Amino acid sequence: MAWRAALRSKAVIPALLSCSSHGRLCASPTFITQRNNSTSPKIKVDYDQTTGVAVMHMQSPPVNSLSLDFLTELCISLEKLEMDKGCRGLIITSNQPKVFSAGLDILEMYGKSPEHCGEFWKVVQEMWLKLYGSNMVTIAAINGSSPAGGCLLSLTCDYRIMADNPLYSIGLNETQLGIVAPFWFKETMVNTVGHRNTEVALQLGLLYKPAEALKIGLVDQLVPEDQVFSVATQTMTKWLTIPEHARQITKSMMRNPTIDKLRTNREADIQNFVSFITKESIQKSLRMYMEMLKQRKA
Ligand SMILES: CC/C=C\C/C=C\C/C=C\CCC/C=C/C(=O)SCCNC(=O)CCNC(=O)[C@H](O)C(C)(C)COP(=O)(O)OP(=O)(O)OC[C@H]1O[C@@H](n2cnc3c(N)ncnc32)[C@H](O)[C@@H]1OP(=O)(O)O
Repeated sequence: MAWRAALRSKAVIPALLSCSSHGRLCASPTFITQRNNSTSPKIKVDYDQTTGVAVMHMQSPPVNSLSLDFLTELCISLEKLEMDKGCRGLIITSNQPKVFSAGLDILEMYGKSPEHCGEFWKVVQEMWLKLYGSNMVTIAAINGSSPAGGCLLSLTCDYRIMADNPLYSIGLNETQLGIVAPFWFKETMVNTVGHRNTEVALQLGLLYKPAEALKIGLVDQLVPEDQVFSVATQTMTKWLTIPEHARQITKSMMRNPTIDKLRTNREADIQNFVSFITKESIQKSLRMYMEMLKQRKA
């Protein structure tokens, strides 16, 4: 697709990168935003110009796995919203039943060439840089399970509201797949729940039920499932009353040390990922995990 090719072209990527944390000051004309509601196959964005709040509905069946195409689309949508001065808040939620996001699409990392894995990892980084460094107020309305990359997506937001349903779980469970959360996943979690909670959670690959997630601060609020979205909207209204420049500078102060670490090491991080994920032993672990998922279903 043209937009996907555009995103990956060398001419466009630097423009996208340059706007991750200060999008309104350095907006590139590449994606001058359309201000009306837009739809796309994997993500639907509803933008209400009167409130300045956009809602991203993830709608990629069956489980909103974060594929290369999904993440590319997410990055483009974010870029457009970030460049729109009127857009001050973003709520991310899922249109799929029972699942917020199943995390990175395992099929993007299994049986793929090093080039493909590198391209995939670059867009995973891009998604994180854009969301963690967003100038907008970002709220995750977590209306389903949210393992691994799904948890990371939630953690990049400023506030997390989760459905109080014990069937759902959230956490960075990478070690259960035989893989390792990279330093920026780890630091995003440390910045949220502290070093000790992260150390235990990451080593054991823990997936927390909502009540446990609330207890360690992995989510900020639990609400009945049918109220997740309305509470997210109310919370957004409250956050938007804070003077914008003061809130944004504070957010940057809290997050920039972690962001800068990845930004200055992107290429090395990609090389590290590619050499790790393409190892035969790691590929075997991924295959076994996918088989386990299928057996669990049967
Ligand atoms: C020295 C080294 C140092 C550092 C390391 C260097 C680099 C880092 C290296 C690696 C880092 C990688 C980081 C990875 C992050 C990730 O996000 S990995 C993905 C982890 N995700 C999961 O574990 C979730 C797995 N899925 C589930 O648990 C469940 O599907 C669900 C709870 C989300 C939903 O349950 P159900 O509604 O019951 O749905 P099903 O389980 O039946 O699934 C339907 C369908 O979807 C397929 N699927 C599920 N998840 C994924 C996925 N993540 N990717 C791809 N496909 C997925 C599932 O297999 C089913 O398929 P079908 O059987 O219908 O074909």
